[in-house]
Amino acid sequence: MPLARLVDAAAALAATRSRTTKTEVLAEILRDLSPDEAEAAVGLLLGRLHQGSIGLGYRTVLGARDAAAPADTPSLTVSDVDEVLDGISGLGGAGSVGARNDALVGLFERATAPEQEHLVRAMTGEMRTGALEGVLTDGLARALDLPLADVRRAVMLSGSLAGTVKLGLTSPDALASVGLAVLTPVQPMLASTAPDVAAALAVTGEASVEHKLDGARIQVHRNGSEVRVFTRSLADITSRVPEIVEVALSLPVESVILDGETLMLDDDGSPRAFQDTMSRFGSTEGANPAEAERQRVLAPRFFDVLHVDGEDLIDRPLRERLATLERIAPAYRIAGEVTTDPAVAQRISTEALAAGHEGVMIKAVDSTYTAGRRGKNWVKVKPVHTYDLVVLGVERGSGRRKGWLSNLHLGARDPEGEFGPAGGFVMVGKTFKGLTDELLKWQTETFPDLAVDDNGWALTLRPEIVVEIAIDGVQRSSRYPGGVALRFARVKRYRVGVEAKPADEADTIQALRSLLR
Ligand SMILES: Nc1ncnc2c1ncn2[C@@H]1O[C@H](COP(=O)(O)OP(=O)(O)OP(=O)(O)O)[C@@H](O)[C@H]1O
Repeated sequence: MPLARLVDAAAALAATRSRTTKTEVLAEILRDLSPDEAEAAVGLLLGRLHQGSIGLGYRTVLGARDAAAPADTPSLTVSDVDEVLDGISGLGGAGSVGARNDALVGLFERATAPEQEHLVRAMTGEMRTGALEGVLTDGLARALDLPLADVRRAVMLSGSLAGTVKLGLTSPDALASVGLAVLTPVQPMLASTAPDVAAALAVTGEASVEHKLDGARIQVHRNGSEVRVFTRSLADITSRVPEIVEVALSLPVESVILDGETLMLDDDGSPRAFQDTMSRFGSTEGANPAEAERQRVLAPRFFDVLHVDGEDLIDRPLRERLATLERIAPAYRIAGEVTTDPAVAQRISTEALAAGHEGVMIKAVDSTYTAGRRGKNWVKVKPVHTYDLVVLGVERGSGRRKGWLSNLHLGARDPEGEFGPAGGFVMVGKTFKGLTDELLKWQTETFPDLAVDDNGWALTLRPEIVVEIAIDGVQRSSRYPGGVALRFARVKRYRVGVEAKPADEADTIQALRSLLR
């Protein structure tokens, strides 16, 4: 497929807000796509190259673009681009910087001006097309004339949109029958939020009220003697967590997929600070942890089971899945009770907080496991308001923080473009509270690579890094464009590494504004 086709489609997508029109634009593209080009084309459309991160900084890409005169007429195909990107991602070692640059300049010289622009945005991850994934799923269903539910399910169960497009274009029948595959991760089911347990129960009806542990999400797969452990973003961390592998192997099953949380426990069984879990969980592969580190054991705790001994359970009600969990892993279950009574739920919440947990999860007992969806069947209730916001900029510190990048400019997502461009971010406040020396150091090392502007006092950053912020509330503001400002914002943790969250899943300006009421 000509690259120009894709670039035109991207322009058509940007020019409309109508979901129906977007779906049709994408369906048309997909109808003409060959399976071989599917993964590359989806990567270029979504701005998420299928080669993964190929180590191209913003400056390198812009520099190469500026060194290349644009072509007058389009000639590049999607496969041409893919080949060059494959080549670049394969480069390493001495001299690779020059070779990489030459390859980039060569590519840009073959591209027209609009194509260059598109490539820059795709390579630097500057395309804010999170919302596009859903539309692309719709478009695929339209192109293949399959029920949308089948396509959605295939995406969730295979954990890959690009892979699903390829499979669908190769064989629509195969797509319709995608099931769970043990050892292949599925997108995790997600929760919505309620202000208190009564409001949550009003949404779910009879519910399993469970402690919400503040660790890291894990998905554990076992097939016979083979075990794999995945993070929330489906990264494979098996080699770093031998104690979780051991637990999986000890269960009385042949094959299983478990969903849960891992945290580090103190000797008395109480959970340690989240930062501790992360430092152990996130330690680099192959590194030899210090003696003290090694003694801290990661404790897996499970709240769901998706498959056991050849049988998929995701379409069974939670009630049944919990019974299965109780049968196969009673010692590793997260505490909870089934109830309709807000008083009971409140008691469990109080117990959870007393035990050092974050709050409760309230889950409809009759619900199925809807992979990848943030729905009403799982509702979280946390007494401390935390929001996942995007770092839009950072100020140079002064006084004690001189030399560090310190005060953060925080933005909420504006999916519909109520206060600016659709899919953009609206600034809602600043904070340097909660930043440890370690985090200041990390910010100072990391942020310059994301900078798109620097006025000497503050850097403007590409809106990519998500940070979890605790607040006491919000107030009306005439200073910030969304009309709302955070009160007493402090940093809780960065959503990077194993707990990574993409910017297009950050909390919205609408969610913050709803707190004004
Ligand atoms: N009993 C439990 N059931 C489900 N999830 C739990 C439970 N205990 C802890 N969790 C964690 O809570 C998360 C559910 O909240 P949500 O789906 O909103 O994820 P999130 O966006 O990562 O939110 P958060 O930052 O609040 O954990 C899960 O991803 C999981 O890591």
